[in-house]
Parts: sequence; C-alpha cells; structure tokens
Amino acid sequence: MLRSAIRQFLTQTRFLVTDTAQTVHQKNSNILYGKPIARRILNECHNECAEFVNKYQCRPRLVTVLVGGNESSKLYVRNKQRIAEHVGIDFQVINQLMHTTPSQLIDTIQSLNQDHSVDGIILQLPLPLHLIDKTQQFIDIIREDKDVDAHTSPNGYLYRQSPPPLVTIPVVAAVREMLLEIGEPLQGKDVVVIGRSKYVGTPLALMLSQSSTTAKDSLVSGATVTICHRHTHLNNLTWYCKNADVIVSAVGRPKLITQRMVKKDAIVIDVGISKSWTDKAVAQNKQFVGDVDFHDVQRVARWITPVPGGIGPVTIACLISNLLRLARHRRQ
Ligand SMILES: Nc1nc(=O)c2c([nH]1)NC[C@@H]1CN(c3ccc(C(=O)N[C@@H](CCC(=O)O)C(=O)O)cc3)C=[N+]21
Repeated sequence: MLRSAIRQFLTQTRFLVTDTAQTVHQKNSNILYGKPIARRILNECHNECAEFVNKYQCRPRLVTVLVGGNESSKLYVRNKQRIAEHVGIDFQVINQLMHTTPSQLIDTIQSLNQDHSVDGIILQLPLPLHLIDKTQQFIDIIREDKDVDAHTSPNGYLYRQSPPPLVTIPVVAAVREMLLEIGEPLQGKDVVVIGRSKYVGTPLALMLSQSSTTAKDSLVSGATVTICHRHTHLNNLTWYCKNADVIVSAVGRPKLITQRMVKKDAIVIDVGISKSWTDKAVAQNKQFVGDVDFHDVQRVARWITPVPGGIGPVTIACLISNLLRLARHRRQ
C-alpha cells in the first residue's frame, strides 16, 4: 500500500519536471499521458483567468445547456465544472427537461447570446432523440464569439482559412497538443482516422491533411489521411491500419484496434470513449474504455495514449483555453 503510494508520488513528480514526451520515452515508457499536458495548459489558463478578473472585475463565465441528460453527459459536465471552477471560471449548468421543445431550446440559447455576462455557451451533445435531427440548427444559433466548442458552422470543420476561426474544436486541439508533444513531423506520413463524425473524425482528418506553413504545423498536418468508417470492410480496416504510421481512432468501440492491426513503432491515439458495464469494470471503477486494446497494442506502438487519462483531460483543458480566448476577445 505504502509502496504503491510512493510509486504514485514519484510518477506524478516525474511529470511535474518533465515537459516533453522525449524525456518520458527515455524513462522507458511509450505511454503518452494527457494529465501533464492538461496541467500545463490549465496552469496558463489559471494565470490568464487571474489577469482577466483583475482587468474586468468579474470572472469569465461558461454556461452548459444540458437537455435531459444521460448519465455519461452528466458525468462529462461534472468533470468540466470541476476543472473550470478550479481555474477560476464561473461555470453554470442549465438543465432543460427531457421533453423540451425546439422553441424552448432556441429561447434558452438566444437569451445566453444576449446576456453580456456569458462568455461561452456549450450545448451538450447528444440531444434527446426528438431533437437530434436539428442539432446543427440549434448549434448555429450560438453566437460565433461564444462558441467554445467550435461547433457552429462558421467555426466548425476547419474549412475556413481566412479569417481563421477564433477557436478550434477542443478534441481536435487536444490531438494537436499530443502530436506536438511527440514532436515528429507528420508531413508525408500515412495516417488513418477511424470515424467520420461531424465534430470529431471529420475535422480531425481535415487538420491532419491540411497544408502546413510553419514548422510547428508540419508536426500536426501535411499527412496522407485515410478515413475509415462503419462501411469500411474489416479486412481493409486491418490493412489500412497495419500500413499506417499514425492511427487515430474515434468511434467508441472497445478493443477495435488490436496488436495485429498496428505496425511496429506506429503512433496510436485513442480518441474513442465507451462506457463498460461489465462487473469487472464496475468493480475496478474502470468503466471508461477507449477503442484500443491498450495492453495488447502497447507492446508494438512507439507512442500510445491511454483511456482514461489520455485525450480526455487535454480536451477539457483546451475547452477552458478556448473560453478564456473568447472572453478576452469579446470584451476587449
Ligand atoms: N457539446 C459537447 N462538447 C463536448 O466536448 C462533448 C460533448 N458535447 N458530448 C460528449 C463528448 C465527450 N467529451 C468528453 C470530454 C472529456 C472526457 C474526460 O475527461 N474523460 C476522462 C475520464 C472521465 C472520468 O473517468 O471521470 C479521461 O479520459 O481521463 C470524456 C469525454 C466531451 N464531449
């Protein structure tokens, strides 16, 4: 017990003094943890937040609209709240009833748009089934300069080159942070993105294939990207993955990616999350799992991100960073 506590302490302090993945690699680990990266981003946010409070005599304010609320959504919202408040952000949740009508939801969003004290608006997804078809219409009501998730059409999809969007979709920004940490050029590499969802897979594939103008860009873009999805034949998925230098999986299917699908020394980034209700998972409090069979793939990958503790915490940190950017932009 004591020994494991000491080991945990040592691992944590190691990350406090470690700022590049390279150093972690030297310590003989190929696991790319998200927590230290998130911590670094949140430290900056904390300072920016203090400056903001000093300057404007109020805290930056983030409001999440939660309609109905399945258990996973509630958990994500609680996580965001805990971290936002830790940084010094005023975080509010508006709980809308499950059977909210479209016009009620529109009214809620419009009043948040008009409220000068609100710096960022999140419409927590997924919406209940009776509203799900209109998701993009609701999102597009959000003022572009309060859109912390970068889900509105003008912000979204990274399509727009100029003027560049104010903020990037948090999960895309999180993958970017992970790749910057690894520090190897993606330009000319073969990347497979699994999943083509509107707010995750598709924008990720776009970022990774975009042309790179700066040296920093070339660490996260300029790759040859293949998008695999539910209609990709399983044999072909295996082939695409096996030939890829980088695999980014964002579908939410446990153990989709196994060792036999991964080339030696590939980089594997696990963006998937599923909830597992097996007795073992519940007993060990390991309900969240990614798309990658972690222990299997860890043996061949050069870098692998765990779930939990990988992309998730960095995503939240990037969301908070977006909020501070928007708050300063709108109020200056
Ligand atoms: N409008 C909207 N914006 C979102 O950003 C959004 C959304 N809707 N709907 C759902 C997904 C999911 N998502 C997660 C973020 C962080 C973790 C996270 O922190 N995960 C922890 C595990 C959580 C725990 O164990 O407590 C980890 O990976 O370490 C998970 C999931 C944001 N989403």
